[in-house]
Amino acid sequence: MSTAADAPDILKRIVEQKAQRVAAQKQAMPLAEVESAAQVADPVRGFKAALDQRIAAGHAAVIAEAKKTSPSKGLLRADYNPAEIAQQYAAAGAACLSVLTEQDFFKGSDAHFRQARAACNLPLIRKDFVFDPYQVVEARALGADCVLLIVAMLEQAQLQDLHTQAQALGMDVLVEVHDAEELTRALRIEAPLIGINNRDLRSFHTDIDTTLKLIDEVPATTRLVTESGIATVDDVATLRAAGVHAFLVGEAFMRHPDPGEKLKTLF
Ligand SMILES: O=C(O)c1ccccc1NCC(=O)[C@H](O)[C@H](O)COP(=O)(O)O
Repeated sequence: MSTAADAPDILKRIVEQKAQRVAAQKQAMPLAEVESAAQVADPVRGFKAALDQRIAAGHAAVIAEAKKTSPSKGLLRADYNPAEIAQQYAAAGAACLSVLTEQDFFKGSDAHFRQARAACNLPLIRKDFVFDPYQVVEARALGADCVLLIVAMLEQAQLQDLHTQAQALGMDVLVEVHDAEELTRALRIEAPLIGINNRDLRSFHTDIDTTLKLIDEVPATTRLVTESGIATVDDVATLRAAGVHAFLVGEAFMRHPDPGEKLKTLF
């Protein structure tokens, strides 16, 4: 598997490692077996519906992320306990959770995802790097309610096909973009849920202006999520004033002794 030629290096490196893991996983558990597991998986919890509901009630909708480590920041949380974190997020009023499962760069695992989902009733996105239809079925078999598709690492036909496949399995899809060109590609597949990632994956610099600059290009019927680098009450106020009401936050919560308490102070 190779990523789009102009994808940032970090995505190329992650996908290279991931491709080896997916190949091994296919040997260990052939597609037919994963499909059977997906058929008897826990029913889908509506991810986008949970965001929409929270926003319709006049609140910000928070996708609270659990991640132990990130490529840009290294170790974020030594005492990483996904079940405990999920309970804290749920009690603090998160709309949905995001749990990293990527092993090599984020030190995530499928076990983390299972533990978090079993510990609360919220919908969860399986945060991983998806390029193979096998991974979409695998995500549903694991109990995922939503999967992430990163436009920067996918060809257009691949993006379209994976999106259609995930929706056919009943999951929502967060289609992630970083700039106007990627946003155009996300809109071309009529993605109902689009995340604008404020992290430049070449410099790792985050800037909420990335969202502010693109917001006018997003149709009102699309649910827009702003992702990354949201750290202060001012960030939240600025984005809400501009019409953004769904937020994906990881680091600011992970660095706090009680991630739920941090959520309550930010939102
Ligand atoms: O976070 C990174 O270093 C990173 C590097 C390469 C690809 C993706 C990366 N992050 C994934 C995310 O999108 C964030 O975990 C998510 O948006 C939350 O961001 P933050 O609140 O800044 O932790």
